[in-house]
Amino acid sequence: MAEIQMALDSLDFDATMALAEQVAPYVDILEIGTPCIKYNGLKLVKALKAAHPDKKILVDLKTMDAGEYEATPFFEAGGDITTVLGASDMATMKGVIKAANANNGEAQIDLIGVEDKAAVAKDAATNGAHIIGVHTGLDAQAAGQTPFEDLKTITGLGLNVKVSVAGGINKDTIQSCVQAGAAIVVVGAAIYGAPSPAESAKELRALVDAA
Ligand SMILES: O=C([C@H](O)CO)[C@H](O)[C@H](O)COP(=O)(O)O
Repeated sequence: MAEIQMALDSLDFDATMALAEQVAPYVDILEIGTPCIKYNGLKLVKALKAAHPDKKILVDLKTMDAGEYEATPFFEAGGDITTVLGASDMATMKGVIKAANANNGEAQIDLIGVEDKAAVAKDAATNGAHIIGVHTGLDAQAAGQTPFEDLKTITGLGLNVKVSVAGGINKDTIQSCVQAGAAIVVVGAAIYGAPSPAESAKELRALVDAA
């Protein structure tokens, strides 16, 4: 069964906690988005985990250097998954993988901006990555890009890792992502931009479970 990850991309601490409360019944992973974690820091990781001990917390650090050093406090604060850029040095990715393993967590390699995504995905999997993230970022989405072809390429490699997909996923595209082999589907704007985030999350849950 595929997991749903809700991307919390507000900067506001209280709004983030309130949105998490609304969508938690319908999602598996609460993601603290990159702008949000930079703005709010470890305090938000601790608060979110305390409020939702039954959910995985993904901290979208998008680490680029000093992998183990940067990721460790976020795992210790209650994060279950942190992200590291596939554009970083393999030593950086290995550092985050080491921090994850030391804390019973998972390291996600984010392929955002990577030219040869298949090569990085294979290398990262060989080095113990837990999740490969196919990701069309918000700025690339604004330029008309989508993650769907890249998702097929990465799941088609048959690597022994979970594949996550992010980038403008909504009710019209979520089932095809699951059918293409995504173990985790990430949704941000389609939930937090909906008139009722809870209703949107509930609808997406039903679609994923039926896919
Ligand atoms: O990871 C994200 C982005 O880089 C900002 O942190 C988003 O959370 C991710 O793209 C999911 O959001 P949507 O694309 O709005 O679904």
